[in-house]
Amino acid sequence: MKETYFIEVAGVKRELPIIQISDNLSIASFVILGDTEIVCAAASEIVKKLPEVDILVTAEAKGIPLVFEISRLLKMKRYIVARKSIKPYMSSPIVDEVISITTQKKQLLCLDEQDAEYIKGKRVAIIDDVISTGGSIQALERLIESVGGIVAAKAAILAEGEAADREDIIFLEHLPLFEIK
Ligand SMILES: Nc1ncnc2[nH]cnc12
Repeated sequence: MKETYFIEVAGVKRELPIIQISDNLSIASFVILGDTEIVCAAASEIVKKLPEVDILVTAEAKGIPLVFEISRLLKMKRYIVARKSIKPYMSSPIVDEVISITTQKKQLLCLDEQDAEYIKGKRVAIIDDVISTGGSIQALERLIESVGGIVAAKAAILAEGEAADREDIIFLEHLPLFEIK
């Protein structure tokens, strides 16, 4: 039988499949894409915890519905998505790199020049679905600071593994990692 992990976030219960991602590690897979109920419930809880910021930034793809809903609740007219590849529409993209825990591969994080210009001098909240190793948040932070943004908050629905001990992030619930011995 497939192993699962039960979680309750902002009053919404989900049964997550436990997926092996390497020889010695499994994760409880938390996918908010398509899950309007959990995105909306979590976004309104995160909004209560956020300091005042001028713009929200996420990395594609799983954080996008969350950042949309948070920006809507905060009556912000836009948010910024760092893309995972350089797109043809991007002029002078600003690029950083990250190793993803789920894919175990090197990924790019790219900001369009116009988005970079918008971020300059602004207070930024980095938003993601899950903060795990922190690699992707760290790369986003570098990217934002390299274009003159001030990272005022880092927020996610879940903090996975040791991320739950961090005091510099805002999150709603803890998700364990499952070591395979
Ligand atoms: N447990 C998890 N589920 C989905 N995406 C993740 N990214 C990092 N940890 C994850």
